[in-house]
Amino acid sequence: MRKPIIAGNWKMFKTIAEADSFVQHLPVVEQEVDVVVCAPFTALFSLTEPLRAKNIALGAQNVHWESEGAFTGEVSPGMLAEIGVKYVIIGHSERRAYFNETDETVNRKVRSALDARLMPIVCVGENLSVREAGQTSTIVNGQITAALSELSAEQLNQIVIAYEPIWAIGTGQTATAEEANEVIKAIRGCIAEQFGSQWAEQVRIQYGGSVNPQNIQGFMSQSDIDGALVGGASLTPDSFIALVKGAAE
Ligand SMILES: O=C(CO)COP(=O)(O)O
Repeated sequence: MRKPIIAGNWKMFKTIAEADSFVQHLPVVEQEVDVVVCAPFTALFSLTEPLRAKNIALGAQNVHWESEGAFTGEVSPGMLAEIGVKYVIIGHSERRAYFNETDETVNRKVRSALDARLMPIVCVGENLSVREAGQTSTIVNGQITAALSELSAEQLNQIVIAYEPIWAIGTGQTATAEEANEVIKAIRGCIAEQFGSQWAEQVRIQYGGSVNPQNIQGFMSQSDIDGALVGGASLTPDSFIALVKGAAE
């Protein structure tokens, strides 16, 4: 039985004051769902204690693969772990599109994050032309194989995967729950080929892309979807609380 996981990806939104106010409006989260807030770097430290009090895990949105060094502007896995970060988004399509993230850097980041005991939320997804060419699973499974390269099967327990079709992000256009489930099933099949089906069955895989309180239950009712990675609808407390409730039902 895989425990549902709802993660908010705030992207480049919220000052420290706005982040603190958001958390004050949240109730204590029940145990049956893992809830994560992935905040901008500047707000992380001040959120550690308030989120802990609400039973919500702290997440970052990026990390470097080296533990230290002359890498101006970067933050290491150990630096995140030190301030109480538990999860880190790696390979989001916005980073792949605008910041030169590649399958290779995703894999390096995943391995370093795991070494620092962070849990990577590894993002994969296809663009519209790939979808229209019927190549979705080929592309997505290629991203998965690269991201998980050189990992041990045991390390899969420390990883969350987020399937986010690029054309569904911030557009209000979602994959249907059935379409998303099909791609996620194929991802699980790909992991099974690499690591064995008993391990693949344990990996939690989220859907992301225009998830909101109205459509969350449709995704959660699918056989292989274990949660959601949510952008826009994670930015207000009411909507975020509704998403968590939707995932628990
Ligand atoms: O990119 C996303 C989460 O990482 C999805 O964003 P939206 O929920 O705003 O479509």
